[in-house]
Amino acid sequence: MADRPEPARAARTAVLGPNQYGKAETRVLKVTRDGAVHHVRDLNVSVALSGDMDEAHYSGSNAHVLPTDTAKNTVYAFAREHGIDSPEAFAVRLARHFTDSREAIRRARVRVEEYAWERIDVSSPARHSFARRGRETRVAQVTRDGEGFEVLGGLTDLVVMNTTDSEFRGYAKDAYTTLQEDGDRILATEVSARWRYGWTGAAGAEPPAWDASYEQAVRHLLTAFADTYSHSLQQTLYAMGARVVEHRPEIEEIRFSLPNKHHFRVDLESFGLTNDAADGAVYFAADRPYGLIEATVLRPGADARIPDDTTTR
Ligand SMILES: O=c1[nH]c(=O)c2[nH]c(=O)[nH]c2[nH]1
Repeated sequence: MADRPEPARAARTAVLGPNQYGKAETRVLKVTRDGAVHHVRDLNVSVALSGDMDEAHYSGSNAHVLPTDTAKNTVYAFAREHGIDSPEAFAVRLARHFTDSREAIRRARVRVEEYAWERIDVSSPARHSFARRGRETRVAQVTRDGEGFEVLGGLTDLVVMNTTDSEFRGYAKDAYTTLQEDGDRILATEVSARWRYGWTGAAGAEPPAWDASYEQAVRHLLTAFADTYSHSLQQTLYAMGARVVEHRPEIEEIRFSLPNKHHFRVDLESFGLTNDAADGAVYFAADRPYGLIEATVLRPGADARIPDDTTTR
């Protein structure tokens, strides 16, 4: 092997900044058999490690570099050895393993997407046949560093619509404003949300029941979307977040990124047709551009820690 030159630190003209590495998008399907009845969990797992990796970049020393291939293998081995109880529990287990197993790894971030399958219950008996449930993708992100765990739950791609009880009026206007006030419009969005759990892995603190917490958080944000008479998507966003924080004590903050999927009433006057919301209108579903409404809703006293770009499109 050729000698590698060791650049002297003082002579460096460029300095390494923040860095991380790992294996992205390891797809793992775990089947659990309960007699003839099967259960599945289908995940996409991305691991990012950081710590004492300066020499890997400066001199090419791989002494501290646990291969990304090993990260992938660990995902598969852990799924087999420990099963997958929930995306959050699986990510906590992996993050703990990477940071505990090697001193050079000081921080591990594990991101998980879960694709949901539901039983095909027309088959009889419904034991091992599943159809992919298309509604939303569940996401989890666990970061472990010297201070403990940070667990984010959430979802993407949850498309929802209210066909009335939504208006947008009384907004600021200037020389460029052409938008007409609308007292009965469609409100549609594709919810992307991340929520942060209060649990940090402190000794003696029981982790939340992750699956139940996820289901209830989704139920609350959907209930608020459906039940809120909307003056704007901003107000609806707050109502959704407030309902989650009020009903789920294990959740400290929730951040939303909500594209306003505009639906405009088509002008049918030239054809002698009216097109009023009140008697069932026809809308043009616009693709781009879209309004993008983003905000965090917090439990009073909580810190806003979910980064801006976690949910941003
Ligand atoms: O709910 C809305 N919020 C806005 O800020 C906005 N702006 C706009 O043009 N339409 C809407 N709708």
